[in-house]
Amino acid sequence: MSSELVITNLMKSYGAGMKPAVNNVSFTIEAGNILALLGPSGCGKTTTLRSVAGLDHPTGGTIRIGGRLVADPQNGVFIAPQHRNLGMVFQSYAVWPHMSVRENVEYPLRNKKLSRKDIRAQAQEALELVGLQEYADRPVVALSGGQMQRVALARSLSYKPALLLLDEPLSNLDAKLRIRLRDDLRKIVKDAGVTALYVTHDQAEAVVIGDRIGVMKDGQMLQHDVPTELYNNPRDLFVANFTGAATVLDIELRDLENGARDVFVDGYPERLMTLPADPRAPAGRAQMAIRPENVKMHAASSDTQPGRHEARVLQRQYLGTQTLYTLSFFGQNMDIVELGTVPRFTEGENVQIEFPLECLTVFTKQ
Ligand SMILES: Nc1ncnc2c1ncn2[C@@H]1O[C@H](COP(=O)(O)OP(=O)(O)OP(=O)(O)O)[C@@H](O)[C@H]1O
Repeated sequence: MSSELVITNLMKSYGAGMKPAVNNVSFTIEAGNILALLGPSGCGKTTTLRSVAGLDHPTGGTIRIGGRLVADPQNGVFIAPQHRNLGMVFQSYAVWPHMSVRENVEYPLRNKKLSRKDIRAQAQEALELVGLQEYADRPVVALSGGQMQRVALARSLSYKPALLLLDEPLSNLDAKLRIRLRDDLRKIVKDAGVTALYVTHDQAEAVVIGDRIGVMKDGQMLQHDVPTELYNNPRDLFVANFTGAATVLDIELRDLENGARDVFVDGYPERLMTLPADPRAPAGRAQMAIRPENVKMHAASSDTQPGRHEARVLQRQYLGTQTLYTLSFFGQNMDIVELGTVPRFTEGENVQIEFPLECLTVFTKQ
């Protein structure tokens, strides 16, 4: 039975005078959903996961799994990890090397009050879920790293936990396998219908695996949203940069009478565009984030159409199916990516660029 996870105002300090590793974090994972916790090293992802697991004692806030309070330090509540009904998969291949694949998966079931037949059946079901039924009787050490992680996953799912916790489970695998396994992993977790918390510092992994993504920095949750919202409407520059490539331009916003704002890019004499009113971006110094795929490039022309601006190609990187350009736009560098197998522009060439309004995100200067 999968369960909802509700975390409210979670705090974890490792000592007096130290910055809290987790600072007032709240989020909910609805039953059967996957939340990817994403952030750079040291931002508090693992501490959050370990607090849910019961491996760390939080110093404040509450954690509820399926409605049951498992941690509430203010009121002295702390349920031990083995009584939280959790599945866990970590970076290291936590398999027992002297056992077969099936024995590994059956192992946690032996502590439950189940008949031999039921243990077999539940282990078999978990092995089928991860696609390892044909490997059941092999020694686990004869498997590849990716297969071992499947065994670890099958073992965690075999007893149908309320919640599955995964801490960078793919990071010991080589890049190609990691990409293949992240799709499989999402499918397996969704097929199992289990609620999952997935910790990663890899943006692509978070997008592929998470129904929602929580971006953390310095112990805090900056934004918690579905992947498309995070990518298209990041709440601040850190989120914009961490969820994908972005060019950041320094700009000035000038008020117009109707509440709209004119945008001036530093070093560019003309008005770049007019933006509709947006309470997140008051007049004054600001920054604008632009995704590289959202800028349109056109050949240089003597008559500049409205909305097009002069720029120069500094660098071109041809990647087969797409080309990455770095442009100079009035002294500020800008990255643009164009799909297509034949690059349209060369280094040193003058071009015109166009910014679709709906693809811009503006932030007050930080
Ligand atoms: N046992 C500990 N004692 C003291 N400080 C700790 C301990 N564990 C973690 N920290 C600190 O807490 C902060 C958060 O660490 P945490 O491991 O949760 O980050 P993370 O985002 O998971 O990073 P990584 O991806 O590197 O594992 C860091 O500043 C870390 O140094």
